Amino acid sequence: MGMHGSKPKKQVQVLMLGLDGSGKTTLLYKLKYNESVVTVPTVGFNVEMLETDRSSPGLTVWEVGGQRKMRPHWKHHFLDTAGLVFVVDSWDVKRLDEACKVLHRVMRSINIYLLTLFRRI
Ligand SMILES: Nc1nc2c(ncn2[C@@H]2O[C@H](COP(=O)(O)OP(=O)(O)OP(=O)(O)O)[C@@H](O)[C@H]2O)c(=O)[nH]1
Ligand SMILES: [Mg+2]
Repeated sequence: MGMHGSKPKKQVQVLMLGLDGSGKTTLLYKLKYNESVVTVPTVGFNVEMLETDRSSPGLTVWEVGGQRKMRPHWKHHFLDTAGLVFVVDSWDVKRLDEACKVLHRVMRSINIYLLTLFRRI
């Protein structure tokens, strides 16, 4: 009776943050579809579930817009988050200082695993 092994997989929430234009949406859809997509600045958020192998929990990745007016919304995603990916455009040297300050502010508010990604090759 019932379907063995059909138990829903555990999902872990991952939050993807960074300055506007740092490359979050691009990375999210690259991870999801392995495709480079044309993006527009994210107003609100994008959320995608990523496939993982059977023994690992699934990853639900939330990308929240990075424009200044969007940043006050970031905190609404902190509670359920297991890990943070903070994306930095390493070519945008003029904004590295701003990225650093914004990351510090986030890390003062949450205590989670952090992965900082410097994008652009
Ligand atoms: N050369 C290069 N361009 C990139 C890369 N990642 C993103 N871009 C470009 O940078 C621009 C902004 O990318 P998005 O992914 O929309 O940035 P975002 O962080 O989601 O921005 P917000 O949603 O406003 O916070 C787009 O024109 C992308 O094509 C990269 O790795 N290399
Ligand atoms: Mg975006």
